[in-house]
Amino acid sequence: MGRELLKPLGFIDGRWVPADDGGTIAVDDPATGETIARVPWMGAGETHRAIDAAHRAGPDWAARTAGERARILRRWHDLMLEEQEALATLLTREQGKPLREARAEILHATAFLEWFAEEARRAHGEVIPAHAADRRLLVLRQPIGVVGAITPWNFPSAMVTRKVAPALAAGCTIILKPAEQTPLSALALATLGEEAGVPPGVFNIVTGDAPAIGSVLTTSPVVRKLSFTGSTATGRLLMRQSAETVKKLSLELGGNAPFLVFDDADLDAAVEGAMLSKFRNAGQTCVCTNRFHVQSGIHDAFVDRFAARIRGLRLGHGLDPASDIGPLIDASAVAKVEAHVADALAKGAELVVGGRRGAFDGGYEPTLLTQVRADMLVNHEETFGPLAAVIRFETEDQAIALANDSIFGLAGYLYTSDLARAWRVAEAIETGMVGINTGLISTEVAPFGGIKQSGLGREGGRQGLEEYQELKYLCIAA
Ligand SMILES: NC(=O)c1ccc[n+]([C@@H]2O[C@H](COP(=O)([O-])OP(=O)(O)OC[C@H]3O[C@@H](n4cnc5c(N)ncnc54)[C@H](O)[C@@H]3O)[C@@H](O)[C@H]2O)c1
Ligand SMILES: O=C[C@H](O)CS(=O)(=O)O
Repeated sequence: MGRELLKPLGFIDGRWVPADDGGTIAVDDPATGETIARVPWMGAGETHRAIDAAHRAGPDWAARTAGERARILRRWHDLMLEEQEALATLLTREQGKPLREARAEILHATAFLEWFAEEARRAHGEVIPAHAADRRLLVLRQPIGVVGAITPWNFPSAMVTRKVAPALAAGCTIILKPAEQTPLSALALATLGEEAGVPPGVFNIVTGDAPAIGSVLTTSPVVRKLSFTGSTATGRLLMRQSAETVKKLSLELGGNAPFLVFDDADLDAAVEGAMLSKFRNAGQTCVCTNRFHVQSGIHDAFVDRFAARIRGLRLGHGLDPASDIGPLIDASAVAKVEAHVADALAKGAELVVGGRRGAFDGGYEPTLLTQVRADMLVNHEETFGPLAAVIRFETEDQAIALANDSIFGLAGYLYTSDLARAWRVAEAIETGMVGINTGLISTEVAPFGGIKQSGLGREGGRQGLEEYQELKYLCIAA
């Protein structure tokens, strides 16, 4: 059945609606600048109505059995699989990533629906051995209630289901504000969720004025939880705005991943891992390596192999099957990569590959710098682009110190054939996640998240459901 998945409207209380004042904002293809659609420019009024709808829908949704909620999530998963090619194409058009990466993201997004449909039915509480013979102690796990969610543009489908699936599985209702650059994937998900049986008011989408919408979501006492994925700067702001109503927070924020290659590493595996962890989504993922720390003995061989692989990458439109690297999301993203390259070269780095804009708007060639030093911007700021910066090190202790010299702590990677070293370094790195001899770590079955200024809480895994639950302790006089 040819479903219409391109829905240029907000979704509030089960109805597809325009902005109150009819205002709209363009959604553009980042590779061509062509406008794909216009979505509502909504603000405070629409957000209050969405919160009210979620609040009204909450009790009935929470009262459903976990099995009933699971079956709807499972149906939603199946509908996404039916439409995976259309969803992937829409995602590439609005976000720019190569179609094969968009297909992978759609599968990753459906996996969260399947995983939390399963987890919903295992949200067990506890019976505690009592402190007195005439007492019986229980711990219940109950849904938090109304959730506000705000998601980024780099994974416009998976970042949505990574929040919506556990929230609904737990019995919560949710108001989502997707990134203004990439709202269409979220709206398409809502279309399929509606068909899957998600009741009106359980899942709402408000598009448009981020500060206005965010201000209502963070200050409304009805919203008991805020789940945010995006930059650390925005995360700090939302955290401050949420303080007055003491909201439970999930914050998936910025990263600055170190990638350590020791002399005893498998060179081919390290280069493969480096390609995966650096150039996925043109380097626009929070877990992308931001700085490569390579031990002296393997440094030159690693750089030569890495450079050869990077030179083989094709830059182009995401819908072109020959493209390995798509455009960056906008001009400011390109400017940031350029600033990091210029700063590094001015401070003595060496350009090995790339170093210039691509042949089309929004493109930046995959780039490799060596002789990078700790005082360069690329070492302590998140580049969020296809720039690989290599820093040489001598000793294991030096590598750990370099890796931990950051306010961020999301992901880190290390390559070694020494198991004892793998344990030592993995335990010493200050990140929430570590890839050991692999450059690809994201999965729905494990807790994803960071420490330090990379965030609070975890998404995915068993822990991902607990982020949407409150514990209630019952003390019963027996
Ligand atoms: N840790 C993770 O899982 C993860 C995943 C993806 C992206 N990120 C991070 O996100 C950043 C890139 O995404 P981005 O550029 O969209 O981040 P961003 O913070 O600019 O925007 C993220 C979301 O926040 C909204 N937003 C921005 N200002 C707001 C405000 N004042 N009030 C309410 N909402 C507001 C945006 O509209 C968007 O929906 C990078 O730092 C990346 O590391 C982290
Ligand atoms: O940007 C980071 C997201 O979490 C995407 S993924 O989980 O690494 O695919």
